[in-house]
Amino acid sequence: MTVTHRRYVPYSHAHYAGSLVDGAYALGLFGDVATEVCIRTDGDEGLFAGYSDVRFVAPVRAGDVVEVTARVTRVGTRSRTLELGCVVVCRSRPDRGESAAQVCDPPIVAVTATGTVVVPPVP
Ligand SMILES: C[C@H](N)CC(=O)SCCNC(=O)CCNC(=O)[C@H](O)C(C)(C)COP(=O)(O)OP(=O)(O)OC[C@H]1O[C@@H](n2cnc3c(N)ncnc32)[C@H](O)[C@@H]1OP(=O)(O)O
Repeated sequence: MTVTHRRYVPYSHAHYAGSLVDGAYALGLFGDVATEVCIRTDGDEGLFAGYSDVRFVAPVRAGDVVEVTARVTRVGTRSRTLELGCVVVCRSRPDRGESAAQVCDPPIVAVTATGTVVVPPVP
């Protein structure tokens, strides 16, 4: 089971020099995509129990279009382990003009993680 979300990163989320967004932004997106995984697999939004690994490989910037993916790699009794990824698929080109932007081909791997969600027991 794999779920993918796409999101434009608004300029209101720029937090650091170079219009970088904070690392927690990607974790929020992981929570949303993991929620859809839980809905599809277990009919419940589930709860994030923890991350065993998070890597910030490249910056995410305001003006990016990001694709966030969650793939179920292990199914326990109530826990489900997810492989998570956030890649940048479009990026602004301010050097070419205020609103110029381009498709990133190939996409830029920005954040990877392994996480565990927990769903309620089957009644
Ligand atoms: C995806 C969400 N919709 C979006 C979010 O981000 S939710 C926001 C952040 N998360 C929370 O606020 C959750 C707060 N935590 C809790 O409510 C609880 O700790 C929990 C529900 C996550 C777990 O509590 P509990 O039900 O008492 O757990 P257990 O009975 O001990 O274990 C059940 C299974 O879960 C595995 N597990 C528990 N904790 C962890 C952990 N930190 N890391 C990895 N796995 C964990 C445990 O091994 C059990 O697995 P199996 O059922 O045997 O497969």
